Formats: sequence, C-alpha cells, structure tokens
Amino acid sequence: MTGSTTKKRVHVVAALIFRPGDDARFLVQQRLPGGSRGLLWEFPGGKVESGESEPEALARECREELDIALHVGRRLWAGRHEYPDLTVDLVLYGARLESGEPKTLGAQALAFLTPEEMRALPFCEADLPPLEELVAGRLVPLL
Ligand SMILES: Nc1nc2c([nH]c(=O)n2[C@H]2C[C@H](O)[C@@H](COP(=O)(O)OP(=O)(O)OP(=O)(O)O)O2)c(=O)[nH]1
Repeated sequence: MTGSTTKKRVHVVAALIFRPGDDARFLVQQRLPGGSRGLLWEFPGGKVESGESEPEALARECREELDIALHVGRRLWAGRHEYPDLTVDLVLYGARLESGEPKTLGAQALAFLTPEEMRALPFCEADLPPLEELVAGRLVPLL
C-alpha cells in the first residue's frame, strides 16, 4: 500500500431480529449481486451516520431497507473485521419485530432462520465470529 492510500473504515450496526412468539429464528438477508460482498448473507442493519446513536441507526436502516419497525434491545457483540477493501467495526443488537412484514427493498432475499440453518449459508466474513457464538448459545438476543 502506498502512503497516500487509506483503507475506508465504517461503523456498522446490525441486529438479530426475532418475531414475537418465535425466539428460535432470526432475520437474515442476502446482499444484492454486483456490489461489495455481493450475494453474501448478513444481519439487517447498516452504517451509523454522524450524530446518530447505534439503536437510532439500526431502526432507521430497518425502516428504509425492510419497511419494519423494531423494538431494539441489548447490545450483544462488537468486533472489528479487516476486509481487503474495508475495515468494519460491527456491532450486533437483539431486536424484536414490532410491526410490518419485511420487504426485499434493498436485499436479494430474506429469511427467518435458526443459527444452525445460517451456518449453511455463505455469510459475510465479519459475521462468522458472532455466528459461532450464537450457535454455541453464548449470544442471547431476547429482550
Ligand atoms: N448490514 C450489515 N453489513 C455487514 C454485515 N457484515 C458485514 O461485513 N457487513 C458489511 C457489508 C458492507 O460492506 C457494510 C455495511 O454497509 P451497508 O449496509 O451500508 O451496505 P452497502 O451495500 O452500502 O455497503 P458498501 O457497498 O458501501 O460496502 O458492512 C452485517 O451483518 N450486516
């Protein structure tokens, strides 16, 4: 890398979203083809903008990208991942779906899956450590 090149860094908030009455499955989404990490799976969310809290950013992203309202719960996990093109500071919250049926406005596909089912999908690399914690029962997203 030359001295003038600085890798981009983003603060991303995402959630383990469950529906009332079903605490075994969480909403996951497949990224659109073509862009960065195209067609990989991830947890719904997005970048925290300046002046926003993490829960505010999470609620905004889920409203804009999925047309749902959330009750945001606890901050469950945080970690950094270095992609070749990007440094991601990823934070995960637990959240309950309050209203709306998720729509594929900004995603290729959506699904409510168990942690074991998620493991069978190609996920963004940054999500692999928290996914293992979830499978092991060490992340408890309930509010
Ligand atoms: N929302 C979300 N993003 C994630 C996860 N894991 C992970 O590596 N990411 C990455 C993908 C994106 O590069 C970035 C989130 O940016 P974004 O949600 O605003 O999506 P974007 O398509 O505009 O991102 P980009 O092309 O600018 O990289 O963080 C995750 O679980 N959820």
